[in-house]
Amino acid sequence: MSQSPILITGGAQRLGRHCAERLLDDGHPVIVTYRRERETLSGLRERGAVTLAADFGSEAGILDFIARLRDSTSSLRAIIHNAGEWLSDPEPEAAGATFERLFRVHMQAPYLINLHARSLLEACQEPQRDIVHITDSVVQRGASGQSAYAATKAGLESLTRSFAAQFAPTIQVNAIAPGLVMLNEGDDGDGSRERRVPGPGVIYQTLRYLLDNDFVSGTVVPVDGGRYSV
Ligand SMILES: NC(=O)C1=CN([C@@H]2O[C@H](COP(=O)(O)OP(=O)(O)OC[C@H]3O[C@@H](n4cnc5c(N)ncnc54)[C@H](OP(=O)(O)O)[C@@H]3O)[C@@H](O)[C@H]2O)C=CC1
Ligand SMILES: Nc1nc2c(c(=O)[nH]1)N=C([C@H](O)[C@@H](O)CO)CN2
Repeated sequence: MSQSPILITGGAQRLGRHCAERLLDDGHPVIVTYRRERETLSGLRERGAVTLAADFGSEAGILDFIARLRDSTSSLRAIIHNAGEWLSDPEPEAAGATFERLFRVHMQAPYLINLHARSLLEACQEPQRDIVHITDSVVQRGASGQSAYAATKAGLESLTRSFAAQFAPTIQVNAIAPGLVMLNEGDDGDGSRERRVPGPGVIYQTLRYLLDNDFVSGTVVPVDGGRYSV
């Protein structure tokens, strides 16, 4: 039986790319989305990954991607909503545009893709189908200066629970809530020495656990070293 592909949004770099490479290592067909062409995509294509351009900055962009996704596959084993932006709250004059931008990528895109691609997951002939939302451990405590980011990630966390109930029992829906796992260029974390920044492997370990367990749905798994979840 041929395997259905796993879709990862924002798979051209960092966490998404790491998970895409690891899923290919584990023998899964993979579809990744990207906004701009780059060298890493060539490497993924050489390994057989399908790459689809997608800009979730507008409803039209999301729906355009969904149409091309449905043209590219007749089923899906899983959808990993990894795409996201880490934006600080700007000056009030620009705050509306920032909030809308984060709402689109963190909430509207997962919402519309899940609803429109449900039939692709249902068409999967494998015993398990999964949706995984990548949220953020910051949801538990809020984020001074990144309130729009935290609020839209909280919305994605809520969508996890709603879709888990709505899609049961044929599709499992869970979230992974990372703490700081990969630094950005020029970002030294909070400067404290004891704060370990583990890299993307801890996220793939958690994704692997969810994909391999057919009795887990509606959960949010914090991956933050216990920093904010205990
Ligand atoms: N890094 C960390 O320590 C943490 C990460 N997370 C979450 O984990 C996920 C991955 O993190 P990380 O790898 O650092 O993320 P990145 O900042 O590298 O962004 C991931 C991808 O999201 C895509 N993306 C962003 N906005 C849009 C959009 N409007 N439409 C389509 N694609 C978009 C980008 O695609 P492209 O590059 O092609 O433009 C990018 O490659 C994110 O959701 C993030 O919020 C949560 C907590 C901590
Ligand atoms: N889309 C992104 N989301 C987040 C990032 C990132 O780099 N891209 N980084 C974090 C870190 O936890 C933050 O502390 C700064 O690196 C949160 N979300």
